[in-house]
Amino acid sequence: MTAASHNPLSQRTRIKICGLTREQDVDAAVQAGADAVGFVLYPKSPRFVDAKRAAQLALRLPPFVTPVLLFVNEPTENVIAACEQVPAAMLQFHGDETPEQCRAASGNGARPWMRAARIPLDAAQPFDLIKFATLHEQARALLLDAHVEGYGGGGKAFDWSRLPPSVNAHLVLSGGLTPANVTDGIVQVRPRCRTLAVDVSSGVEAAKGVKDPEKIHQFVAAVRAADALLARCPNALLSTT
Ligand SMILES: O=C(O)c1ccccc1NCC(=O)[C@H](O)[C@H](O)COP(=O)(O)O
Repeated sequence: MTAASHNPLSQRTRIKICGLTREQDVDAAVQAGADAVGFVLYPKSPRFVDAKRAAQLALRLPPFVTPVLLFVNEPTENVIAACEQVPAAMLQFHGDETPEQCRAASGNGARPWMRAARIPLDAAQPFDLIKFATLHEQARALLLDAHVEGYGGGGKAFDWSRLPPSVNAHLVLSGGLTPANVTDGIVQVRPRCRTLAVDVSSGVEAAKGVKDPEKIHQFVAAVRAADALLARCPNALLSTT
């Protein structure tokens, strides 16, 4: 399927809530309607959980809510060992991993994985998303995040208008999303890709690693409002592209 053949209006935007460390936050994300929850297995992150803790938290997920294990430059053997503890997980590689390293760590495709593309906040810095997508063509999805210190979870948004008019990939828009800006992000980015999901961490937190259930519900409501807007007003797609 090419990017031109899909109908962006008919989609439901999927939602990933990332950086969960507590049972009550997993429950709040599920109750709000999240499609996926992310566990950060990067020890330098303030949202770090180890594989055993991620497995405990993932047990609270109902069917059809996907656990995502997030790594930054983690040795392949550690990724494989973590996957044994969370068998249903999707993988997210958020460091400087090469496509070959991602493929090996995913068990040569035995497990779905997505690749984070960290896009410079400085518009003067070139970033070729099409080239990046081609390099990582075996990724299930590309997660577009702002290039921040510490690799991710920075609460900063990149300039969405910098994205190419069409990317033949499943995209996950991330980086600085909040209940206040996610509608605009969906309207701007959805026409440019095959399918779109949104991913949020800081924007639904009371503190790093501590989610605010009210902000989670507000975020999900804003995504649903964007979906309803695009279903009613196709021109909303045209006015920003
Ligand atoms: O969340 C972290 O602490 C983190 C640390 C290192 C690498 C990636 C990390 N998070 C990855 C995510 O998928 C976040 O949801 C994404 O960066 C967006 O975060 P935010 O801008 O805080 O919403």
